[in-house]
Amino acid sequence: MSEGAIPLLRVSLQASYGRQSVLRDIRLDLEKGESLGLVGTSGAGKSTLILALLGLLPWRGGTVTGEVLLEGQNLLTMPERDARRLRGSRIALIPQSPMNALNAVVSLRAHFDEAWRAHDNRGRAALETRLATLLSEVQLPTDPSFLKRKPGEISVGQAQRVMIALALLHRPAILVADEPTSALDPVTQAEILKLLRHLNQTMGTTLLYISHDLLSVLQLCDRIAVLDTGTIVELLSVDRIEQAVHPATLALLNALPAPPRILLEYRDGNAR
Ligand SMILES: Nc1ncnc2c1ncn2[C@@H]1O[C@H](COP(=O)(O)OP(=O)(O)OP(=O)(O)O)[C@@H](O)[C@H]1O
Repeated sequence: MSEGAIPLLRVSLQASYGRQSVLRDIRLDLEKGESLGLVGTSGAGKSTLILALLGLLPWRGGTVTGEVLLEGQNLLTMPERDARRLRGSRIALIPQSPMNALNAVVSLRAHFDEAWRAHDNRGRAALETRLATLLSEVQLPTDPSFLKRKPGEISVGQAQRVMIALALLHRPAILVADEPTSALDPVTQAEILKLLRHLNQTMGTTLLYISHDLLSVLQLCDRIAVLDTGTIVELLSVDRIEQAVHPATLALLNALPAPPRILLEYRDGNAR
């Protein structure tokens, strides 16, 4: 990035619930095309941070101060109507549990119709054009009968691909993925991680990936931020993970099934 240029996302915030301070001096920059993994154990403040940076923390009873500059605009101080316009179109969330996020009584097509109308008034034909490429991008069936199904008629892995497609629908600048594989079996988890890596590496999608699982962060991300009791205690590139010094990072490293350099060799099927 050239000196003085504003990154795609610049976060500088603190957050609390009542008098309980939960996030302190959180500072993050995210460049276009990058994938940043935010990793932390349970209770570290990951969900609070996601809600804070989407401008949604007040809905959970929290307060946030500081800045979330998305393409130079502060999500925390703009009118809620404007923030709502950016959420879903410029910054989009892939949630943890796809089956909870989808509405069981309506078709998949109805989900896409509603998400389309929320940010684009060009109507059905434009949506059809977008879906024609989008469904294959996320490796979902492209025949029209698929979208007639309801969430209960597809697998959980397909449901997570639907959530990813919904998040990508308006070509957002940033995808925020909140533990997107935690509800999935190991094989489907690996497939979804591979898809996210493909979207980042091949399609240039900027990714903020939040997880308690360092292994998945190593498989997916370029940089890692370690969150521990509400503070980012270490921020380093994946290639330098073995130089980590903070006890919270070392504890995560010790829980890995193999040394990181071995795991990184297998990333993208590049094992020699
Ligand atoms: N609505 C709330 N009111 C008060 N305290 C809360 C609220 N939500 C979360 N907390 C507290 O804030 C801290 C951070 O919680 P948060 O849910 O952000 O952690 P997390 O890293 O996402 O954990 P997990 O991985 O278990 O979901 C915890 O101590 C939690 O008890």
